[in-house]
Amino acid sequence: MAKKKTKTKSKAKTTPKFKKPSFKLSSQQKLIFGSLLIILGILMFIAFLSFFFTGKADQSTLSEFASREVESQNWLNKLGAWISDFFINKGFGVASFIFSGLVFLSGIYITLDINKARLRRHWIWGTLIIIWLSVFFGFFSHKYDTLGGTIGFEMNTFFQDYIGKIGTVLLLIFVLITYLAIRFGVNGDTFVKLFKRAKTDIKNEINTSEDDQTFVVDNDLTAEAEEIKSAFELKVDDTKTEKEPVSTSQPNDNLEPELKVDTKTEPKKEAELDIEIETVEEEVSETDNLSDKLVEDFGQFDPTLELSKFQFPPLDLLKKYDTEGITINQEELEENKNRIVETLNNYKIGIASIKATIGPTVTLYEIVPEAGVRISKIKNLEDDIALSLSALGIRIIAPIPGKGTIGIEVPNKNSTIVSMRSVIASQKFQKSEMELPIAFGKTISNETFVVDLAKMPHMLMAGATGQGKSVGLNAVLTSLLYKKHPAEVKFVLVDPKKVELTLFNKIERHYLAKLPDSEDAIITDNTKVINTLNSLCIEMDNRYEMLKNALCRNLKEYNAKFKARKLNPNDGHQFLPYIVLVVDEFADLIMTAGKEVETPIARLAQLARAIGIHLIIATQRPSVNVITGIIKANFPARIAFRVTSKIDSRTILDGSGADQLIGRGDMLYTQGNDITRIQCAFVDTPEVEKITEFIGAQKAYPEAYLLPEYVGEESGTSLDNNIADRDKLFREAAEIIVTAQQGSASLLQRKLKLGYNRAGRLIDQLEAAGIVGGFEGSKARQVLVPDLVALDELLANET
Ligand SMILES: Nc1ncnc2c1ncn2[C@@H]1O[C@H](COP(=O)(O)OP(=O)(O)OP(=O)(O)O)[C@@H](O)[C@H]1O
Repeated sequence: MAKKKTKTKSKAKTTPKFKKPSFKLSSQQKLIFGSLLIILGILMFIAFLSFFFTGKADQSTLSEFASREVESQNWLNKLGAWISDFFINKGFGVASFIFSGLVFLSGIYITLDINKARLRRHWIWGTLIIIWLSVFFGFFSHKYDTLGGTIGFEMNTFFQDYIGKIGTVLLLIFVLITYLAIRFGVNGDTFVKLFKRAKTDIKNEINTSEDDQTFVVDNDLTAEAEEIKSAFELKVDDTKTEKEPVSTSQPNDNLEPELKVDTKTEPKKEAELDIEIETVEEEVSETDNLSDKLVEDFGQFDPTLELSKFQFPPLDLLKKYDTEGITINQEELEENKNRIVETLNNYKIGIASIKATIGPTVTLYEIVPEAGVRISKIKNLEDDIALSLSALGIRIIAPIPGKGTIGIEVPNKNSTIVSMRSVIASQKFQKSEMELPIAFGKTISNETFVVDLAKMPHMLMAGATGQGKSVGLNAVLTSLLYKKHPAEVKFVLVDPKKVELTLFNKIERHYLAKLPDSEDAIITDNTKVINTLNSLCIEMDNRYEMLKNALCRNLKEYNAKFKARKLNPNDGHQFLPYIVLVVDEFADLIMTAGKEVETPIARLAQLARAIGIHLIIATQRPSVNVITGIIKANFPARIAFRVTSKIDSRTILDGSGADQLIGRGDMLYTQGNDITRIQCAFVDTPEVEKITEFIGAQKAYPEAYLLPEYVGEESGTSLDNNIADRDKLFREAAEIIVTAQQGSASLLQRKLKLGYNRAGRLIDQLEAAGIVGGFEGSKARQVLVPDLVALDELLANET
């Protein structure tokens, strides 16, 4: 118990020392501060090194630090002499070199902005090693010696006064064991094994060799632990050779500390029982241990590392608009209020109170009717109220959900533009922790409206021509470009109109995904759309397979596991970016390709949410033959810009309202029950151009993100062994199958990122070539070629 208490106390003492300062440094400040530390580390090292040559001569000059006449021999003159005297003589002796290393390392970490947690660990362990080494060396020094420094010497005399020399040695050994146990996971067993083996090795060596030989000890420790261990052994050897020549009695001397360590295992066991942490560790699986070690050594996997210098576009690329910001026109408000009250009074509807909320394009008048007034009566008067207010786009919400009031939305005479800049700059967007945050615009109460595409999980967008669909799509893409690194999200863009999304060509190698053999990443040809959609289905199946193997339920969990290095890339695991499929002009696609497009879209919409594929589909014509029941059922998030008829509004929103919008980005958003009126943020083509240019000018991946290959069903091949007709991946496939000794199409699908059809054809061709056996039902086919050499021979003989 007492032990525990002291332990917790010492922890409490150490933690505040290494607490991070709360202020944040800018990248320039990091560079300046980091390089200062690097230089300081180097200077300390030079001064310390010089101390061993010039330290004695400089002793006399130390007291005259301020005098300019007195010169020091130290390579860094007086400052060097003073620092090295302070650290080595008065401080920790030779162990002070570690200080210079730690300062240097801190500089590197700060300059390159690397994981600070590791740096903290280096400092904690480094300081402990320094103290241990100074006490260790202090043990051998008889005066204030440079080996252990004053601190090392004083601590030694302190210990020796109370527990004697033997006690001090045992204490040092105990601290060393504790260090090895905590830092490298060494346990009692390892020590017993280690010394037993060492013992037998020594015995063997004594028997076989006549000469002095240092003993080599095998063990299961990690390389780092081995280094430390061997350093320890060398010291034992050094002392041994100093004292007397090696004889048969020598190893026996060495065995003494071993025996001491053996007996020491008893108190150690007690400690284990006290804490019981060891038992918990044993329950953790091997991969967890390995991944923890990997994370400790290398930090979490960072998907952004390949483009670590990537810079997000600055806000300045987006334009400020003059007509931004709401101006309240008191007269207009009064006028509208009076008219509403008057009109309703004409129909004998009394009003208890009225309140106005001013938005960027519309003002919401919230009315509390007098008791006994039926809501349907007000709703029926919609057109009459609109007429008397002589304004377009009046929408009556009766009642406003959750409020018990009736809302009348009246367009402002002077609508204001909601700039993309203002929504991107908003705290709500900047601080959002969403997976795929989209800043759509501002609500009627002038709040920035941010939603998570990953939660939607798919979105349908409709609106008559010229009402703001393309601007809406650009707003979605811009939001993601401002928030997501190229490693985290990829776009598949389908643009039958050929002009709307072409600007995004510039970021092909950063953000776009495409089919392996296609030239352009942006798909404008309807037949290619079918291939791409099917390819996305294959990607979806592959991802599900990977998630299944990793025992994860969704992409977020999978990626978190991968980042924690719990999934082995050699097993086909990789960091999976989100994929956002954007289809502009869906009606056109459905008209030309019909079922061929509808089926994969419906499949993706039904299943792709968990594996991070999200669809955004926009259409001018929201008629029922375009937005079919099956598609509608799987697109819970809908956006309606102004449409021309109530029927269209019903198709998209399952209710009227979209026909009463005023256009120019005025839109309704629903993700289930509630409908929210939003003024879509405006982002103009030149702004998008600037953003894509900014990103496009930066270092990119070698090519766009490749989707799995899809070959249409109809292009099947015969089973004959015609070499000329073979798939171009035939050889690669053969090598994979022979190396894995497993004749399965799904293996090829995974390794070569192929569709099922092509993988199946490859298997057929491999069968025809005699590389795999015949079809065996659910079992994988037999592989008839034992190794790659035999495969080379077989293929060479064919030609
Ligand atoms: N959020 C907005 N704020 C202000 N004006 C807008 C907004 N959205 C669109 N507009 C105006 O409406 C015009 C047409 O918008 P957009 O090109 O997005 O329409 P569209 O629905 O895509 O048309 P089409 O289907 O013919 O391509 C824009 O040029 C712009 O002037």
